[in-house]
Amino acid sequence: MSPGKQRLDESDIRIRPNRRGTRPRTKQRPEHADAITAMVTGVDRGRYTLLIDEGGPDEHRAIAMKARELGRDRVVPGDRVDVVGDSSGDDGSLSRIVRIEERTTVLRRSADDTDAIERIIVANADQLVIVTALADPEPRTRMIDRCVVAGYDAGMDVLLCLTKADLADPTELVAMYAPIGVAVVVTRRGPGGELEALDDVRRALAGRTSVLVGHSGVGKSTLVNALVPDAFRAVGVVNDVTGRGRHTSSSAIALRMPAPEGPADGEDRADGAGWVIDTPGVRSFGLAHVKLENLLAPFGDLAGVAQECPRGCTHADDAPDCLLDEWVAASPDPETSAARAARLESFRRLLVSRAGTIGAENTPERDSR
Ligand SMILES: Nc1nc2c(ncn2[C@@H]2O[C@H](COP(=O)(O)OP(=O)(O)OP(=O)(O)O)[C@@H](O)[C@H]2O)c(=O)[nH]1
Ligand SMILES: [Zn+2]
Repeated sequence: MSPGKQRLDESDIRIRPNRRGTRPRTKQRPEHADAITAMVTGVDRGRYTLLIDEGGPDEHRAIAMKARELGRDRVVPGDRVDVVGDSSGDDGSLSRIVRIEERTTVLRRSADDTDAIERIIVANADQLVIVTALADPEPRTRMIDRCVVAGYDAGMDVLLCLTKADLADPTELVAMYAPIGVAVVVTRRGPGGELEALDDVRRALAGRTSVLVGHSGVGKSTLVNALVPDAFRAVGVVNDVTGRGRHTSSSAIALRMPAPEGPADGEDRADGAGWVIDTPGVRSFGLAHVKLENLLAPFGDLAGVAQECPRGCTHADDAPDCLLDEWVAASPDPETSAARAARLESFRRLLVSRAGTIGAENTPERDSR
């Protein structure tokens, strides 16, 4: 488990079990012994949409409210929760969320004008998908970098999804992110108007819970609609006139993507279906507390070297005696030297993007590309 997954958050305080023993909490709360587990797929004005018995014979949706005992703890899409009460999903039924299960990951958005603290917006996602158009709107690499940092800090894999390759060549951006270990998929609109290379995206999402982020206009809705047919209809956010789905709610929403045909990418994925969590209007992520080691972790080669750095080394460009510079200088041949320099430069770019730029996305930015 990466350090990012262990970080406490506002609700950990309540769900930390075993204060009074080693038995699971359910047993200590007989009044909730009948609680059932559900996944939170959406949140709207204090009402939570749940999926109960996912993949089972009794799978259905239900609506819930938060039990008072949870206080101000936030419940977000992706959360696994225990519910009591009427979870039949019948018209007018309402159940109560009484517990939030421990989260494997959390994604936060940064503090902003309306809110002084970093809020959790999605729980339990294992992959962050940064949707970026290659043109119209122009890619903003600083925003991409910040998203990469947020994903790595949260202990997620990062996938860069470059859209609109019919409008601009992806080569440069692909080359820019390859040294960082970010997987890249590229989509485009074909002559017939339909999206191409969707299977690559499906394979990259299969069997995982992926949270999609991206600026307005990059083609995120187009992508989600193509990946998850009828998805927005299932959660009731379809434009009555066009019949086309689009994200209107102010919070994230979890959509289930059908399993792609053919084998899934990577290792053991028993179930090729995936969860796609769409986030609306997330402008920046909470990067205020990103730990250096979380950022280093995905850079295995650098992390090994940096361990030997002087105590308190920031590993930044201007850090005195940072061994990462020596590591590049000590390359056995020019090819290795170029590769190491690219890695180090990329890592330092992320370091910089982490620092002191909260809310920077709200103002026009100068691109570092
Ligand atoms: N040329 C081209 N246009 C695309 C592609 N994908 C989406 N678009 C167009 O880009 C525009 C924006 O797409 P949306 O899917 O609405 O973008 P979005 O990211 O969801 O934007 P918001 O809904 O504002 O958050 C639409 O006019 C799409 O038709 C693509 O691959 N190529
Ligand atoms: Zn160093």
